[in-house]
Amino acid sequence: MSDIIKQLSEVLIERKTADADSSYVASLYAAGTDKILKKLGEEAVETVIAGKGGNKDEIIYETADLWFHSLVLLAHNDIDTQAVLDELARRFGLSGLEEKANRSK
Ligand SMILES: N=c1c2ncn([C@@H]3O[C@H](COP(=O)(O)OP(=O)(O)OP(=O)(O)O)[C@@H](O)[C@H]3O)c2ncn1[C@@H]1O[C@H](COP(=O)(O)O)[C@@H](O)[C@H]1O
Repeated sequence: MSDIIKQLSEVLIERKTADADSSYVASLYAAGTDKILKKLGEEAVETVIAGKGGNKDEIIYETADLWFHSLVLLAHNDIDTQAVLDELARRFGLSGLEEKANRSK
């Protein structure tokens, strides 16, 4: 796992016991699943808009927001980030069309 993803994932777990007044992440956990999903949706839309605009810096910035909020969703559900990396590794080298055909749903 990249160092920053690993370090950030560790901080996100630590924030589970943090005070919502002193931590953005803790405030998201306290607000609950719907708030986290709302932020994730917003960041997805902002990434789409950046992608349409074609400004590389904006695409990077919005993608970082999107990835960050995806990591928050994983942590909120007690899912180890490594599990997603393992899933990508499992798919690596498998054609997208083949992978889709193998999906059970
Ligand atoms: N990487 C991030 C990160 N990326 C984005 N954000 C926050 O995500 C939010 C993005 O949402 P918006 O742009 O809509 O900003 P907003 O208007 O403040 O959000 P709302 O009030 O609408 O919910 C901003 O508040 C950003 O500061 C992040 N907040 C935290 N981190 C990492 O998480 C760690 C823990 O953060 P705390 O829990 O705040 O200490 C930090 O040290 C960072 O490493």
